This record gives sequence, structure tokens and C-alpha cells, in this order.
Amino acid sequence: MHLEFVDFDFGFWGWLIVADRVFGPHTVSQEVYEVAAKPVVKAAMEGVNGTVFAYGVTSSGKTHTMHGDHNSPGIIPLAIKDVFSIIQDTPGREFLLRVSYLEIYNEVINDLLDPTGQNLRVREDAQGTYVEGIKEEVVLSPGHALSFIAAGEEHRHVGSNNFNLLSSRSHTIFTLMIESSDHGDEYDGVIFSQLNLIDLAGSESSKTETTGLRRKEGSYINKSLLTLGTVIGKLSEGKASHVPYRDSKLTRLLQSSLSGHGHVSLICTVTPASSNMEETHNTLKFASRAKRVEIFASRNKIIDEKSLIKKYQREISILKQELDQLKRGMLVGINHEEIMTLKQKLEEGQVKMQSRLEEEEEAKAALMSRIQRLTKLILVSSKNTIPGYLGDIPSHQRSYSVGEDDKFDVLREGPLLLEGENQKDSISSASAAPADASFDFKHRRSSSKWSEELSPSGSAITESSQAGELISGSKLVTGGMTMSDQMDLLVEQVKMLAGEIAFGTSTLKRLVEQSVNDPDSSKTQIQNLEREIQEKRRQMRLLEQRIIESGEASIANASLVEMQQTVMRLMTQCNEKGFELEIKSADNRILQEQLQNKSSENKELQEKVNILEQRLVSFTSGKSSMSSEQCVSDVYIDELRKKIQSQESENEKLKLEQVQLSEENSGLRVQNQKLAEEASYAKELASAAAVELKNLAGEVTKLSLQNAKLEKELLAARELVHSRSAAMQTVNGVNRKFNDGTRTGRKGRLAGRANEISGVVCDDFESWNLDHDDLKMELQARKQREAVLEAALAEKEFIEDECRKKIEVAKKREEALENDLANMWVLVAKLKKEGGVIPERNGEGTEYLSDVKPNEIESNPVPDDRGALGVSNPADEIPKEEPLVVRLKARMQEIKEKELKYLGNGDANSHMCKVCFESPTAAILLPCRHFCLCKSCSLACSECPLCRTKISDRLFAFTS
Ligand SMILES: Nc1ncnc2c1ncn2[C@@H]1O[C@H](COP(=O)(O)OP(=O)(O)OP(=O)(O)O)[C@@H](O)[C@H]1O
Repeated sequence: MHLEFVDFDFGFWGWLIVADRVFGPHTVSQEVYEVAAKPVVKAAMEGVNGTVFAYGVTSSGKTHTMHGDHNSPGIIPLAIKDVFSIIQDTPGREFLLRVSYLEIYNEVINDLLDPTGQNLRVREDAQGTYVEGIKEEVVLSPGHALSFIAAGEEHRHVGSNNFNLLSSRSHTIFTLMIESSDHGDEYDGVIFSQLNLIDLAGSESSKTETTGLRRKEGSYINKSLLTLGTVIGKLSEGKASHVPYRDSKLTRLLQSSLSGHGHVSLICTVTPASSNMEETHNTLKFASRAKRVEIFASRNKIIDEKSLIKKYQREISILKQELDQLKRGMLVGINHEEIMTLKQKLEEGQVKMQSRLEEEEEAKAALMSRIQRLTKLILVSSKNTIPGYLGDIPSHQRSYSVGEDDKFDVLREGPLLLEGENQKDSISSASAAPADASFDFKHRRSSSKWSEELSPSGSAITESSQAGELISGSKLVTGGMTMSDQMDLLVEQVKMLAGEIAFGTSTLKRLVEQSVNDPDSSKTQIQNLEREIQEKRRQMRLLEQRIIESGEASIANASLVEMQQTVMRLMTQCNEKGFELEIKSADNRILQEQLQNKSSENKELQEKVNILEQRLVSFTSGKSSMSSEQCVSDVYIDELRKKIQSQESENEKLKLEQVQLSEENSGLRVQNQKLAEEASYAKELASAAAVELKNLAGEVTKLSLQNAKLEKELLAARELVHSRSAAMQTVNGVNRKFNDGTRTGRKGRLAGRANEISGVVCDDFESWNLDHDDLKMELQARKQREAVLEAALAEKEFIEDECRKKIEVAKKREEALENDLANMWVLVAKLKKEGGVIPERNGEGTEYLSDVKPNEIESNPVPDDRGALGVSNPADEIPKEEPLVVRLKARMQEIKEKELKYLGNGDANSHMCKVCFESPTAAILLPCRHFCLCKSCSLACSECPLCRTKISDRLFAFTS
């Protein structure tokens, strides 16, 4: 496969394009990295943002260039490796590296390091654009960083098209965030930079046969790449025109990189396939445009506060301080006195332990010295070869093995020969010939050994040397035997010596008997034998002494072991005690802390007590002359006790009250419910009364209207009467003039009226005169009518007055009702406020409202039957103990009855006179049933004041 890598480097530090390179198909990634990416990486490590991205048609090798494979790592792994090697080569600085890895798939940003981070949003701050909520991982090594890339690649969208089996379906941006600062004193702030390593998805031509999802992906890819091309094109123009960074997520994210504040290295990959010629051409055009983009890369500002490295450094310093404090804090919380006490205790303990240890050491040393002494003794004695002595015993044994026949001789003569040899050796007169050669040899060897070892001077054997032999012989056994074996051996030796002595004694007896026959020859033998017996006895004594010493030694040895055990036990105890001491000291610390807390609490309490005492003193100073604090505190305590007792009794009382109240509450609730029902009933009554009042008012209005009408009619009638009378006067005047002015009377009035009616009438006087009689008649009729009307008017006025009175009464009644109603509502509201109950008075019944007293209710009396106020109120008859609502109900009933009376609706009481309100002794019920009048009143009225029914037609309903 032939691939070409086209690299356009945009130069560094504000340079314009300095180099562009074309790489052939056999170029390795390392070479491309060296040219295209390394300078960018290096600059990024120095604080300049850098971006390296691969652009090209699908399957042209972008992913291969950026990621590479196992054999040939791409730009990204090489860059990471380089970053860490730069860190290695920069010992003077501290670095903190973080990585993030995202993809832009179908214009959606997904976090490749965190599968839950989907559809992330792009934000912008002073530093530029960034992805909100993207996961950033701190990396510590190249492998660590590459592991994140590998993990991210798992989540990347990859699919196959007809050019590439593993075609990238998304743009990926691997970002390395680099923070660095100098060490210690040379600290110059934290430098932050970003290195973006981008693997774009490949542009897809129409030849890329895609359907469905691939087509959709392809369109998104092409669109974003087109936007990238447009942005590059705009930037390459160099004009201050609008750059459509926001048209795609890719350009939006690369905005700060492309806008010229960091290094950008664009690697364009092309394929030599003729089928991709158009795309290759487009890629080259894109590269050509990109070359013209000017970059003014600069080092990023120093950020201190936001930097993670600074944060970590701060944390580290804080932790160090905490550690120091912690180290010092071993003694924090313990005051100086405690420390001193603890120290003292420790010292005391140490002294004790030291003295005990010293004692033990001394005991140990004593034992050791004894052991050493004993050991020395053993060592010293081990130089003596008791086998020589013992060798004699085996020799004896060997001699036993010679034959049973020789046994007696050996036993009989051996010691004698031995003694004889000994005698010869010891006194250097070894003249006596041995009876047995072998015995002699053995004896000789033994005796020579004794003489060599025990007698350095090589002189004749002495008492001491013999004793030394015995001791050493005995001691030697300890080298290979136990003490008990030694003892046994010594005892055996003693027994043997005793046997030899006994044998020597019997031999001596036999020699003494022989000396009777031959005194010369046996004399010497007897002397030698006596000497030998004495020697044997001496040796036996020495051996006995050795046995005693061995016993002592065994006792000493036992005591040594015992001492050693004691020492061990004491050491263990010492360790245990030391451990206990540590625990105790730790406990002591804890107790000390607790004690401190307690003491602080005590202090606080003491302060409180002092304050209380002061208060008490100030309180009692004026009253009491008690001087001693004890008395004050006693009084105070007594008071407190009394207070507590009174408080307790109050508490009990309160509890009882609570129980009572709860019982009352339940009772009152029931009552409240009843009252609510009554209140609703009273409300209904009040509303009915209001309706009735309204009707009454309507009727009154009607009456007023009728009255007004009547008044009008009356006025009209009066005017007519006046005009007629005036006309009559005119006529009379004319008549008088006409009849010499001598006559007066009706003619004159008629003449006057005629004059008044019209001046023209005079002209028609003749004709008017003809009607004179008629007029007279008419005048009379009118006069009568006038009188009737006046009477009616008077009646009307009277009725009007009555109506007014009624209205007033009704109004007052209404007011009273409203007052009652208001009182009721007040009562209801109060009941609700007091928990929905009416408090009982001694449990005997409901209590009147404190602010709505019965007297107040009576102060708004309902008018009586006569319309007088506050007279004969039935409410007065209600006992005061009755509940307000009951009284109200009674009042409402009364009102209703009165209403019925007023209305006269056929009720028995409705026969009361509606004019004088007298008792219905002589009442009549009008046919119209409007008014019920008494006889006297009905006489005054000729018709029903309401409907004008003639009273002549009246019907006396009843008379009492
Ligand atoms: N220089 C190269 N040496 C060897 N193999 C290469 C080289 N460049 C690309 N390839 C191979 O070509 C194939 C396509 O390459 P790659 O996936 O990198 O293309 P791409 O441009 O990233 O494609 P797409 O845009 O579709 O993702 C891969 O199998 C890759 O291994």
C-alpha cells in the first residue's frame, strides 16, 4: 500500500511557515514524528499549546499515522514517550500531567475515558473552549497514559466501509494537559499548556458506498470537515471576517488552537489510488490553504490558583505540616505537669527496673562466675587424664577377662602389686619385680601418667598429688557424664577402695599370722601393707570428700539452672512490665485527657457556681446577714431543692390539668359541634328574617309610592278647586259690575273664575251665564270630592306616618337582628378560636361570651308590638343561664311571629290592628286581607290603604 504523508508545519513562536515536508510511502512514523510533532511536543512542555492532527480521505492512513501499531508506534505514543523523557531530562521542574480523550460522533461529544460522559457540552472561559464534565486522568508514566488511550479506543465509534474495515466514524481528540513549576526557591509560578493530538475521521466521497447509519455518519463527518476547511480558509485569508467556528463541534473545540495562540501541525494523508484523485486534490488544496494561516504562538500565562499542581503542592505542604503536628501531637493535649508526672513515673519505673535488673545481673554474674569457676575447674581438671586412673579399672576388668582362675590372684595380688609398684615409683625404688608382666605394664603406664601430670617436678608421688589425681579423676567424668553418673562412679570407687582396704586388712592379718613363723620376711610386707591400707583409706576419704563436693556441685548446678530460669522469668516479667507500663502510660494519657476535659468542665461549673453565688450574695446581702459561704451555698441548695420540688409539684399539677383539659376538650368539641349546628340554624333563621324584612321594605316602598301618588292627586284636586273658585269669583265680579256691582256671592266668584279662565269669556258671558247652574252643581260636587280627598289625604298622611314608624321599627328590628347575627358570628368565631368549644362554667352549662353579655343583647331590643323599644322584651324572660344561641333562637321565633302578625297572613295573632297595634278585640279583616284594623281605626279609613278596597265592603272577621 502506498501512502504519502504530507506535513505542514506552521512554525513556532510566531514564525510563518518554516517547513513543509512530503514523506514517501516507506517513511516510518518516528521520522514523521521527529519532523511534524516533536517540536510541538517540546514547545508544549515549555508552556505553548500545541495541536497535531491528521487530515485526509478515508483509508488514507490517519489513524495509522496518529496511533500506529505495535511495530511502528504513531504520533500519539511517540509524543507521550517524548513527554516523559523530557520530564526526565528536566530535573529542575515539577510536572503534573493529565489526559482526556474524547470523540465527536455525529456532532455529539462523548467522553472515551468515561462511558457515562455522553453528549457533553462545549463551554468557553478565559483560557478558551473546553468540554464541560470531561474526565481527566492524572498519568504517571507512558504506559499509564497509553493504557487510557487503549481503554478509550474501546469506546470509539468504528465501522467498516468499502474502503476501510475499521474506519473511524468519529473525530478523536487526545489531550495532554501539562502543568509545570520550578522547584523550591526558584518557583516562578505554574505554567499550563495543552497538547491536542487529533485523529480526524476521513472525508468520504460519493464513491464511498454507504447506506443508513454509515451515510449519516459520513454526512456528519463531511460537514464538520467542510467547516474545518472553511475556517482554515477564512483564517488563511487573514481578514478580520467572521470565522464560523461554531458551525461544528470540531472547529469549536479547536478554536483556540486554530486562532493562532499555539503551535499547529497538520499532517495530511493521501492515497495514490487514482480513484481517490479528486479527494487527494482536495486534501492538497486544504493543506495549501492551511499553510497560509498565520500563527502567533505564545507561552501561556502563568496560572497559580487554578493549577492542579499547585493544589497538590499545597496539599502536600499541608499534609506535611499535619504530619509534623501529628508527630509533635504525641504530647499535644498533655500539659507540662502531666508530662513531668509521667516522666517522673517513668524514671521511677526505670530506676526500679534498673535496680531489679542490676540485682538480677548480679545474681546472674554470681551464677556466671560460679559457672565459670565451675567450668574453669572442669577445664582445669580436664587436663588431668582420669582415664589413667580409670584405665586401671578397665585394666582390672581386662584382667578379669583373663580367666576365672586368675581372678582371685588378680584380686588378691593386684592391689598389692600395684601398691608395690606404686611404692616403688613413688619412693623411686622400683626394685620390686612385677609378678605379672602385663599387670606391671599397666601399672607402669598408670603410674608414669600420674607422675607426669600430677607431679610437674617429676618427683615422687605426694599426698597432694594423689589427692589431685582422685579429684581430677572424679572431675573428668563430668566432661562426658552427668553428675549422677559421676557420683555413682565415685561411690563405686569408694566401694572398690573399701574392698581393697578390707582385702589389705585381711592380708595384713594373714601376714601377721605368718610373721609368727617367719618374723623377718613378713615384717616388711606387713609394713608395706599397712602403709598401703592407710593410703587407701586416705584415698577413700578424699573420694568421699569428692562425693560431698560433687553433691554440692550438683546442687550448685541445679541452682544455676534455677537462677537462669529465674533470670529468664524476670526478663519476661520485665518485658511484660514494660509493656504494661506502655499501656498504663497510654491509659494515663487518655485519662489525662479525660481529666483535662473534666477539669475544664469543672472549671466551667465552678464559674457558674461562682456566678450563682455572687448573685445569691447580692440577692441576700440586703436581707440576710449570713456571712459564710457555706451558709450561702446551703441556702442556695435549699432554694434550688424547693424550686425543684415546687417545679415537680407544678409538673404534676400541669399533668393533671392536661388530663382534665383533654377531657374538657373532648366534651367541648361535642358542644362545639352542637353549637355549630345551632349557629347554622340561626343563620338560616336570620337569612329568612332578612328576606322577610326585605319584603316588608318593598311593601313600605310601595306604600310610599302610593302615598306620593295620592298627594299628587290631592294637589291636582286642590289646584282645580282653587281655579274653579277663582273662576267663580271672576264671574261674580262680572255679575256685580253687570248688576251695579251690588251683589256678591257665588255669582261674583263665578264671574271671577270666568275672568280668570279667560278674558275672552267676557265676550261669551251670555252663553256662560246659561251654564251657571251647571257650574254650581259641579262646584258642589267638587267640593265634596275635595273634602273626601282631604280626608283621604289625612288618612294617607296618617298611614304614611304609621308606615314610617313601621319602617323605623323594622329598621331597628333589622339592626337588632343584625346585631344578634353579628353576636352569633362573634360567638362562633370565638368558639373556633378557643378550640371549637364553649368553655363551661363549673361544668354546669355553657358560659356567656365575655364580650357578648346578655345585657348587650338586650341593649339592642326588638321593638315590641307597639313599636316601642326596650319594652316588654320576651328575651328578658329567658333565664340568663340559658345559652346565647337558645336565646337567639327564641328571639328569632318571636320576630317571626311578629312578622306574621304584621303581615296578617291568617294567623290567629294576625288579627291585631295594624294601625294602632291594639289587641284584636274588635279587629276586622279586610276582604283584601291586607290590613287588619280595629273598629275605631277602620272607621277612620274608608278604604284599604293599600289596594283601595272600599271599607264599606269590609267584612268583620270576628269580634272578641
Ligand atoms: N503507512 C502505513 N503502513 C502500513 N499500513 C498502513 C499505513 N497507513 C495505513 N495503513 C493501513 O491502511 C488501513 C487504513 O488505514 P487507517 O485506518 O489509518 O486509515 P484512516 O485514514 O484512518 O481511515 P478512516 O478515515 O476511514 O478511519 C489500515 O489497515 C492501516 O493499517
